Amino acid sequence: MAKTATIPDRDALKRVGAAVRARLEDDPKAYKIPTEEAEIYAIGGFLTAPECTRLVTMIDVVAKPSELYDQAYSTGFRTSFSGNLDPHDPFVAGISRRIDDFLGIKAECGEAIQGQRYLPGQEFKAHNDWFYTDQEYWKMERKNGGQRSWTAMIFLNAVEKGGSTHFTTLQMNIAPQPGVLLAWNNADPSGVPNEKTLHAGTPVEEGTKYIITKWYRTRKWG
Ligand SMILES: O=C(O)CCC(=O)C(=O)O
Ligand SMILES: [Fe+2]
Repeated sequence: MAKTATIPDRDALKRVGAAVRARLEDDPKAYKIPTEEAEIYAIGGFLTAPECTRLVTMIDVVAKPSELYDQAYSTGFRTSFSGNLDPHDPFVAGISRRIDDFLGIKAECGEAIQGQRYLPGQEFKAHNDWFYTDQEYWKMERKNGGQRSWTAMIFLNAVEKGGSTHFTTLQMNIAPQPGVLLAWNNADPSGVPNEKTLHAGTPVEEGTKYIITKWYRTRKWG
């Protein structure tokens, strides 16, 4: 894309980036992963052990082969099982609100929480969570709330071997630890989608990995 091309939702990405940054910098529990290339924060003990266990059970109920915007399950790019948790379930709604509150993003911008399960050999290859606005799917996503701003992801269990979240360009690996929330800005401070947020769910080697993810849009989702 030419440098002069308009970047969809850039002002909003810049604004929400700054607001969330200020909030997290002010939160003594939020730990900023040391890199200048992206804004990634971790917070331990975001969910309790019983909350994690309850979510794991819920994921087992909804999990189906994961879908992607532009690739079928059969391509092997994302081989986990996943499904959206019922936003009307009071327990799920409570967790969702806590994530909104932690980031300080309007609830209406948040997508439904997605649960994901990876068995041995399953993975989510390196990708960006932000949308490629030159792709066909963008026509729909543009009206569905627009570009993704922040991602919040929570590990629900420890994995015997493998299954870390790997920021491939930044060469940072985060091993699953139950209750730990990871949040990152998918854009840079100027509001441009950040290529350096490229990340993968590396293959689980032993055990099962469960996570929940909540992606935020710049505008009202849906
Ligand atoms: O499984 C992981 O560690 C990464 C998941 C992920 O990239 C996502 O949910 O967008
Ligand atoms: Fe992702």
